[in-house]
Amino acid sequence: MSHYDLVVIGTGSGNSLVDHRFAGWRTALVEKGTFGGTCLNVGCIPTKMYVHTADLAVAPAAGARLGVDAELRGVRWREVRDRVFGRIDPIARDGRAYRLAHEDNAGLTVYEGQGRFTGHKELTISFPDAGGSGAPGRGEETVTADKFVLAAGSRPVAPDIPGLAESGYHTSDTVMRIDELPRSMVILGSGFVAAEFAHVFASFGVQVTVIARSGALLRAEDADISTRFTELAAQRFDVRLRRTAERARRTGSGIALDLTGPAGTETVEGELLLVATGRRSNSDLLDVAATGVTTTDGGRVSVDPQQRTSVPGIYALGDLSSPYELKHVANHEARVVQHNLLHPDQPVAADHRYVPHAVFTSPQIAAVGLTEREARERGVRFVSATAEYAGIAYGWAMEDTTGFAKLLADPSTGLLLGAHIIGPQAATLIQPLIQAMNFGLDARSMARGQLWIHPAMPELVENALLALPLDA
Ligand SMILES: Cc1cc2nc3c(=O)[nH]c(=O)nc-3n(C[C@H](O)[C@H](O)[C@H](O)COP(=O)(O)OP(=O)(O)OC[C@H]3O[C@@H](n4cnc5c(N)ncnc54)[C@H](O)[C@@H]3O)c2cc1C
Ligand SMILES: NC(=O)c1ccc[n+]([C@@H]2O[C@H](COP(=O)([O-])OP(=O)(O)OC[C@H]3O[C@@H](n4cnc5c(N)ncnc54)[C@H](O)[C@@H]3O)[C@@H](O)[C@H]2O)c1
Repeated sequence: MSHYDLVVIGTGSGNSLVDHRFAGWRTALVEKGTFGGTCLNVGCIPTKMYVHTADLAVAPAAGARLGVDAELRGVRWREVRDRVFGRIDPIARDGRAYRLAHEDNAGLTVYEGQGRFTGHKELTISFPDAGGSGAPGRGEETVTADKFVLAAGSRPVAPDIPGLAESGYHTSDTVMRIDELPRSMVILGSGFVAAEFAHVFASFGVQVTVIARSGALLRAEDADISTRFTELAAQRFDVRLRRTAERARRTGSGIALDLTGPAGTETVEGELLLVATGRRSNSDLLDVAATGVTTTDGGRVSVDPQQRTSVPGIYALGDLSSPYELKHVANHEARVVQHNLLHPDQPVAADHRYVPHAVFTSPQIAAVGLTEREARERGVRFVSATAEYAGIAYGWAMEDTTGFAKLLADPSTGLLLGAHIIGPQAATLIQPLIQAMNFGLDARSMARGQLWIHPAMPELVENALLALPLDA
């Protein structure tokens, strides 16, 4: 049985951990799937490559309002798909080759199999069969280590609906590699994945139906943002709110979902069904309990602020342990774990005070800090202000009539408590607000202490800051 100083499980955010500073350590990396993990292969990166393409596909229609008559003549889906993965797949391949063969990794052993804990700090790795060649597979191998980093991520989950498992539905793992665009698509769920893929596929000409359990799409956003997005989405997609999916079945041309809702029962049908109902931590498949690592009720590995699990020497990061399920959070936690492995006497804590996110749908949405509902629930004193894109010169140029920024601040200090933007380039516009929150810059100083380029889009942020009714 091989023994290591450090074993890292997962090559998503975990892949960056072992670098030249670990020279002299006996290290191993365990990966059951494609090198690079979710973000590179089936998450952030391919989705945003599709979103940018989708934005182009809808640009001609948007131009007509401004007096520019352009025409979308078609979307060459297979070319789009092959361009996206023609860029991404080699990165995954090169990442694997680097770890397997480059001299930088002389002290690192790569295990390409699925790990599961079988005892205290003991991991058994199952290797896949030898590809149907008739040759025996490598079977299993057990390793032990002084230190482990658990970076095994999460996976999409589907609700327990009769008939769903047999229906041939897609998830975000599979839908980006389909061969033909369907004529119609039903999306079950109304979170990040649903909002982004609804935009992508509708822009490419697919008739999209979105099924939400609650009364709004993206309901975790500030209520004003969620309400505005739901109104706009209903103009592009067939949006069914307050619906429960009771049964799924294959039909001659696709998949049907039987729903119950405020008006009784109904059936929606699409050539393709995309299930976008969230993800769960892979802690169960990794059987972290077998090494004594504890989990939360939702199955996430429990960690302290220094990313340490309940077992000394075992750290966890990213989707396996994080409620945020965001790549920038996983990357930050990976840097914290790396530091704490290298400097156990001067450990640092992860900073989760102001975790921002963006939904790359149309219009874009970005947020950081408290929603108005959260501020009320916490009983904090706050004031809020809203500024519209329609109130800035660049907004006039774009003829934007629906976008806005909403800020929440402490009226006595002027410190920002939350920022929410829906509209063009929201993910970019929010960054100075994230900066202000992290560095303790108050709204008045931020608005008045610098010049804002005129007539650029950040004037939206300037206007929202100036509109905050702060104490004198
Ligand atoms: C469609 C989609 C779009 C997204 N878009 C964004 C975005 O725009 N911005 C953003 O911030 N976030 C986005 N995310 C979320 C982001 O992708 C994840 O938060 C991030 O990739 C998590 O990284 P991780 O390292 O924790 O896990 P992963 O990247 O999933 O890495 C885990 C790795 O561990 C391997 N593994 C799992 N179990 C085992 C085992 N037992 N043995 C061996 N190996 C194992 C897996 O194969 C995988 O390679 C998106 C997610 C999805 C699904
Ligand atoms: N731009 C980004 O940063 C980005 C993009 C995509 C995904 N992600 C990450 O990936 C994670 C997964 O995304 P997601 O959209 O699958 O999850 P989500 O948690 O954002 O949304 C899940 C949706 O499914 C619904 N749902 C859950 N169970 C259901 C059921 N039984 N029937 C009907 N609806 C049900 C929920 O109400 C919710 O609307 C997110 O947490 C997010 O952090 C991030």
